[in-house]
Amino acid sequence: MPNPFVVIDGDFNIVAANRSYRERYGVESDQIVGRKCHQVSHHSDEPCSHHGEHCPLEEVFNRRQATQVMHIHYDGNGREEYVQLHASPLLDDDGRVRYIGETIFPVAAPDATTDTLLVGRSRPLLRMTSLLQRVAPTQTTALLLGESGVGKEEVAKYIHHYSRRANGAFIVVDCGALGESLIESELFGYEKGAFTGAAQRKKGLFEAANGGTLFIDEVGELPLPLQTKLLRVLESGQIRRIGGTDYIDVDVRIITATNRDLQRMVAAGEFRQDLYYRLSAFPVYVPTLRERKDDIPQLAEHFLAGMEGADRHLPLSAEVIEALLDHDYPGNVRELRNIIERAAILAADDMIRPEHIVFEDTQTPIDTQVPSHRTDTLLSRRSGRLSAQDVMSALDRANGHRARAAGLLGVSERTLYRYISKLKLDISHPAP
Ligand SMILES: Nc1ncnc2c1ncn2[C@@H]1O[C@H](COP(=O)(O)OP(=O)(O)OP(=O)(O)O)[C@@H](O)[C@H]1O
Repeated sequence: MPNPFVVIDGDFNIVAANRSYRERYGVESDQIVGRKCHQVSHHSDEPCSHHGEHCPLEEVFNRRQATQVMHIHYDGNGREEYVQLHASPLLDDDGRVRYIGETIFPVAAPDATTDTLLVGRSRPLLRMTSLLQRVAPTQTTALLLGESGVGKEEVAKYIHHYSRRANGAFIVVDCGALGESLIESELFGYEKGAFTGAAQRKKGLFEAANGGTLFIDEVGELPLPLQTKLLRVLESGQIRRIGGTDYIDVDVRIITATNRDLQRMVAAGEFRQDLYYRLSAFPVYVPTLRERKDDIPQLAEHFLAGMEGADRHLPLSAEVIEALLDHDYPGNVRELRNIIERAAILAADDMIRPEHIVFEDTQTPIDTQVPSHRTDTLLSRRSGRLSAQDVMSALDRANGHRARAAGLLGVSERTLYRYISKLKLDISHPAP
């Protein structure tokens, strides 16, 4: 059975639809022919572009070129579905665009997991999702570019989820959080006795990710000798454990991410050019939250929904949403999540009001009615950026237990490691 296909004229009128379309959407031709595509698919009286969406019809008519875009349509039962649209020009005898032909590829409905991976439906987010849908089923190495906190790891998980490796492992390694020797032993593993302290043979993350995906975050921090080793793995599909002699086959898809300008690093001799070309086969720019402010309400409610007392806080009032929209979020989605957590704590048993929305630049003094230790730390957290003092005092309170310290700071253990490394902290506490 072919994919659903519709023909649309330059005034958004549906001219024809194939049988697959009619069957899938449960309509007869006379119910849709002559109606506007935006009415049928979006239940809207205006073209999609009036709502900031990418309109394939306008693009094909203006540029005479085929295009692909991800949209959310209504299916025959009035339910929303994600579709990938391939639109191409249908020309008349004089070579002018007369109609567009639109093939519809329904994308597996985002289940609870994927839906929470990439919350939002702004135009920049849908444009990126459209790229992700194309790259996910391939073996291509994707390079995710974007500021800290935009959600690069979520994007990597999304690619994994929609790939043929979805049932395999998704493993993350953060080069920004580990020193050179640790990254090497983490990635490649080691044989017993390879170095002092290597009391047991240990498999590395390449082996752990066999059959799955390895997400290498902050790849720009990878030291040059390890860049060489990574390139070798990419070229040969084999690794060798530290201290080992045998080569081991690994079948791993690599996704990398960085918030640094790798091209500039290549020019400065800090990043291998050959590795750069290899990794950047499919670059994906992950938009900042400022570029997709339309997603703020949905994201805010998504974060609240996962918290205790969600019923009390949802839905957010218009005033709170307005307050949230009135900020630029240099720390991106991570910062928004922190602000929401903080607001929920400040609101305590009440509903969230605008005064509970506290941004970095307008930090109000800590409300003394909120005695929790955790609140205290959350309030001192600067929109996702912790000071050396914050980290040290949390470690101190947690008696050096890093997972517990991370909990006190409201960050993941991995993020805590990143801070320890970035702030060059001397942690003399014994590791638990
Ligand atoms: N579209 C999204 N939907 C839901 N949650 C998101 C989305 N984008 C980001 N987040 C959340 O924001 C936080 C930061 O995301 P993530 O760690 O993926 O960012 P990052 O770009 O990898 O940051 P860094 O470069 O600092 O590693 C996480 O809690 C993540 O779950």
